[in-house]
Amino acid sequence: MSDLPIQSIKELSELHPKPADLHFQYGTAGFRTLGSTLDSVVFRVGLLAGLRSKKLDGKTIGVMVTASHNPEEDNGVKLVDPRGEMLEASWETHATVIANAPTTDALIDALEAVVRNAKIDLSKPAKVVYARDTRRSGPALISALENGFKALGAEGRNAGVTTTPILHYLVKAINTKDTSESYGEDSEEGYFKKLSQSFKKLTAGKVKPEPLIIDCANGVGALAAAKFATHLGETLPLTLANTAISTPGALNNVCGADFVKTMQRLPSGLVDHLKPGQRACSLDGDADRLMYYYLDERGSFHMLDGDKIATLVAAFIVDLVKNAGLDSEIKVGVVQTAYANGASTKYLAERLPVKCVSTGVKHLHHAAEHYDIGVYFEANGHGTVLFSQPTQERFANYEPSTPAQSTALNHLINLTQLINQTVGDALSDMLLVEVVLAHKSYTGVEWNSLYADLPNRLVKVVVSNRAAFKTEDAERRLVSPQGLQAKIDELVRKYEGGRSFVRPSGTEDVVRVYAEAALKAQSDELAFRVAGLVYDEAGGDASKRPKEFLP
Ligand SMILES: CC(=O)N[C@H]1[C@@H](OP(=O)(O)O)O[C@H](CO)[C@@H](O)[C@@H]1O
Ligand SMILES: [Mg+2]
Repeated sequence: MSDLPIQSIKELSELHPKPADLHFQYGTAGFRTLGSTLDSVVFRVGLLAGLRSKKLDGKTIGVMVTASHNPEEDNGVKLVDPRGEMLEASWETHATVIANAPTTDALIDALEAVVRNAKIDLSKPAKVVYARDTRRSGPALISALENGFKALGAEGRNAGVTTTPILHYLVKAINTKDTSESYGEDSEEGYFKKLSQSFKKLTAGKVKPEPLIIDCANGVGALAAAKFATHLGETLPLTLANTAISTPGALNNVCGADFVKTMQRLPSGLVDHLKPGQRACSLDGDADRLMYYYLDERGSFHMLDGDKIATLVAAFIVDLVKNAGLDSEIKVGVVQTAYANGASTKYLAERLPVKCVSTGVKHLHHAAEHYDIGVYFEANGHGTVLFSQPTQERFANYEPSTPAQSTALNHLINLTQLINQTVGDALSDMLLVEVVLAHKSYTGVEWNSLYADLPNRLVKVVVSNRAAFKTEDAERRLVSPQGLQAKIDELVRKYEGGRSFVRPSGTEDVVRVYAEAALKAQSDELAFRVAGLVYDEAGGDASKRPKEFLP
């Protein structure tokens, strides 16, 4: 066992002092806060990434510097494990401890504790691949990260400015290179080639689609979408909007997938361009979330969110498995959260197994791994499809008995190539949606008519202590504060098609209330009544009670 290079860690750590008054938390999306406060955190993540790689025998770890759909001033950093997945949960705690060590000496102690507790052999090599989005705080944070690698003697590979899902792809491609499970060429170019080629195979002979407009949120998705446009050419004409990546203040501003989902209206930049019936979609600031939409003949906006995508894709895959003659052995399942629209859950549950898990992509991802083919999407448009290794092997050795079975099997194999199975990937998901629409000859209208969304409403309640709110049953029921769930149940019973649940947010200091009901006015009323209950129960100041919260 060798030792930590204490001298070099000390020297470089002095260049990245921790702000005394701030506490950092490795949360659902890694560390995420004002970009100007993250210098020490990112330096230390560089150290931790090196240790994580050593722990895993020198496998390559990923680091992504992004704050996704957050405002432009924010930034963030998260680690990616060797198979392209999110960092193992136990290391989130290490990350938080290391980020908060007040001094360089305390940092060294914290690092030594991690080395001891995780039994890390420091003589192993350390390799990290890293990237950032287009935020202006990015370059300085990347320098801090590189100092972290330098301090530990880790080997870094800079993947430049790219999307979060491409970084996840790279991590997996690097770690599976020259193995039987090779994920593809370990370069951005390899990613574009892999996805475009499978898209072309899947849409060969189909009618050439109308141009698709992509709202790139003025973020890094604009760069990746432009590369796809070149690779895809006429097979999928793309019109890019909101591509102003260098304009200060433009990122995610009145555009992007989160804006569209929250505001349920067109993003800026599309308002005068979208023709009735034309398909458009929005990416978020790091291109891992996707929202589709269209305007009808009267100019009304219709949104096709993560639930609609899950439904479209799951139904398509179920059909392919059946047509390939594999339905008796390969089971397709869907994973959602409580925020999934009740109408989507009903539609899906009539056709295949559906599981509900706690909010946060890692929960969905892990649950989806339990199916032969697991489809998971959050309503906000983050999701993907996972094909288990045995399923992929079965595809490879299966012998179809009819030409129709053979065609379906080939489509399934090409889907395993088209879909970024490491993480939700807006552009890969977009290609997937386009494949299904082409196969089904669906327009947005037909896709949207698979089921009608139940009207719903999401409300934030600011409370003094959101930790007092504890849930069970995949966050669908409150166990504390005591008695509150019974009151919610009593209210919900009064509304036709009513459903409501309350949970503390994992990313904001609020409690979220979700409600749906058969009619829009009722879903709003139910949400505001439950919000009122929550506010009062949490001891909210009566004089500051938001006026929309009903008694
Ligand atoms: C209602 C909602 O959209 N919640 C989001 C939000 O989580 P909260 O724990 O609800 O703050 O951020 C998560 C991370 O991006 C995302 O996974 C999740 O879907
Ligand atoms: Mg994102």
